[in-house]
Amino acid sequence: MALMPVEEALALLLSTAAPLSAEPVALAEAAGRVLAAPVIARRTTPGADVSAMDGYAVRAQDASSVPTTLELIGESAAGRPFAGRVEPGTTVRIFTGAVLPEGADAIIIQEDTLRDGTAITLTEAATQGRHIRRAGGDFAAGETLLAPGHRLRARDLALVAAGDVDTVSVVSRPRVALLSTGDELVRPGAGASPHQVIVSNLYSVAALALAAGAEVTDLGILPDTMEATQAGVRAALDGGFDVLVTTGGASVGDHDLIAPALTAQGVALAVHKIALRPGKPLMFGRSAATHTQVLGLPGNPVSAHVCALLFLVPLIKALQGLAVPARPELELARLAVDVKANEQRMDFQRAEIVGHAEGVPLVRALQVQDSSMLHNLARADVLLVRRPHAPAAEAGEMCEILRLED
Ligand SMILES: Nc1nc2c(c(=O)[nH]1)N[C@H]1C(S)=C(S)[C@@H](COP(=O)(O)OP(=O)(O)OC[C@H]3O[C@@H](n4cnc5c(N)ncnc54)[C@H](O)[C@@H]3O)O[C@H]1N2
Ligand code: MOO
Repeated sequence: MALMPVEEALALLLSTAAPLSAEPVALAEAAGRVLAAPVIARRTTPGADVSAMDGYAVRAQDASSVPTTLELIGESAAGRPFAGRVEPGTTVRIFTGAVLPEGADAIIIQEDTLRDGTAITLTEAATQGRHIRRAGGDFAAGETLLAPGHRLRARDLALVAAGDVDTVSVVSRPRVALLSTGDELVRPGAGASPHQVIVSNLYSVAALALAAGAEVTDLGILPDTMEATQAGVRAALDGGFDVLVTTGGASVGDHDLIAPALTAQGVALAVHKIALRPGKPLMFGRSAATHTQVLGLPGNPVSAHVCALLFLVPLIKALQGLAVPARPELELARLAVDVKANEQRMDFQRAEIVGHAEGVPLVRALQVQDSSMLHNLARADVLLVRRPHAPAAEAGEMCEILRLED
């Protein structure tokens, strides 16, 4: 059976992902959130002409040739402007960020002066406008500082605050529920027997979702019965989540119940099985009743991680209104060793960066690519990507990689 190509599946998933509703948040809570509306400056910054240095505010024409001596008539400090005016032959002591007094049009830095009481001797000539930050030089009131769809980074928060904006309108965080399935699964630290398996997926998938901007709820582990699986899915769909992620039970074994349980609960599966290695049994669809997006990840931990990177992370971003490319974001690299021809599935092999050649990383796939093996997922720097039916390639040839998170 022909499997759906990864890029087609991703485009299909993203085509159903409209941004969620907006909500106001205080600036202190806004890091990492995505703007739903533009941020408009409420004030002009700087609010007045100010000094960029500690020194003396002068009239440039009084200080065109040096040395010359001016009379000190006052002080302008940040937050405490000088009330008077710099008349010919006078100067005002000024500090960084302080308002330029009326009459002055240049700053002489204090290193270029000698002081004797109120007699200030300038040893460096003034240039008009020197060391002055003009009002509005950063931005003006009414200016758009940031556009919708922008994810607020640390430096953006300073800009928003400087614009005198204390609350921003952001897209709601996608609420993502995680449902693990499998009789064999137990939590870490719970004393697993050899026949049991630790529910490791949960932690990597949750962390990826969280980093992408989601609010994550762990709905626990379901046993492998149709009744329990359906009840778990139903409760999850009724829970008001935007996205339900299941792990395990996605394949064709007797205990793989997710697809029939989802279908029985009204989730129309748009995709089930894609041309991806690892991650072939990936499925997704949408609940007709609740509109919850449902992503069924394979149980193998590496498959689940790769599917979460390729599908869940873009979905969470798209739900926040971020621009997401409808194909995996691959980078160029070079092969450190020869690779074999690929078959029909797009292959994401755990790989190490072993050096750099002509400005791009030189990558080598790890020996073991079994999708249950987590140690070499943690060890890998990138995933070496092999397109469906890619021919064999030799060391030194260009290749594509997908970055794993730092
Ligand atoms: N006859 C076939 N068998 C399999 C096929 C196939 O096409 N035909 N596909 C294989 C592929 S590819 C994958 S991937 C796996 C995925 O299967 P499931 O999604 O049904 O996963 P499970 O059978 O439930 O579990 C597989 C494996 O992963 C462990 N597991 C499950 N959940 C977790 C978790 N949350 N954390 C850590 N480990 C987990 C589970 O114990 C199993 O060892 O199917 C192949 N089989
Ligand atoms: O492709 Mo499965 O996803 O072999 O692990």
